[in-house]
Amino acid sequence: MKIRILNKSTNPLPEYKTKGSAGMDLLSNNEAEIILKPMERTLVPTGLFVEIPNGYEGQVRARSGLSIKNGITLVNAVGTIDSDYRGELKVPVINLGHEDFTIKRGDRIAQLIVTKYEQVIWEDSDSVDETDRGHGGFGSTGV
Ligand SMILES: O=c1ccn([C@H]2C[C@H](O)[C@@H](COP(=O)(O)OP(=O)(O)OP(=O)(O)O)O2)c(=O)[nH]1
Ligand SMILES: [Mg+2]
Repeated sequence: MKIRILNKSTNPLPEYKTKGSAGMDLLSNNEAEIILKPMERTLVPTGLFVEIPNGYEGQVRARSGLSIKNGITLVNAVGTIDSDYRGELKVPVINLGHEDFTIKRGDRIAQLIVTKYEQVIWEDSDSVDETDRGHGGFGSTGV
């Protein structure tokens, strides 16, 4: 998969850290330090441009360590990177913690998962088939 990296010296090729890792860490590429106050949000640049193959998507997800230690998570919950997107990968982060959080170039701010997906073809219909669950949802099976 093709990738263009703006700052290879501080932000090398994203890598799977272990044999079984699903995600590769995304490093921030902001020139100036970002200080994110509690409940503030910002768009963190990564300096990465990718060519995701047809039939695959990128998912930008939070890092669990940052979320629990610092309250840093993604404003959009999970970012969707379309295979035809050619802009810079960016990470919309929010500080849900109680302390200021500093983001410096090269910090591991989120992770990228590249995975397969299917596009569906709609069949416009007056009804949908019946199942045991039917309309039950939102806790219908108990707590
Ligand atoms: O966390 C994210 C989410 C999205 N994107 C880029 C890649 C994606 O392909 C594009 C559009 O994302 P999305 O469809 O989620 O945003 P939108 O608000 O619907 O924008 P658009 O109208 O451009 O589709 O923005 C990122 O860089 N980071
Ligand atoms: Mg969109």
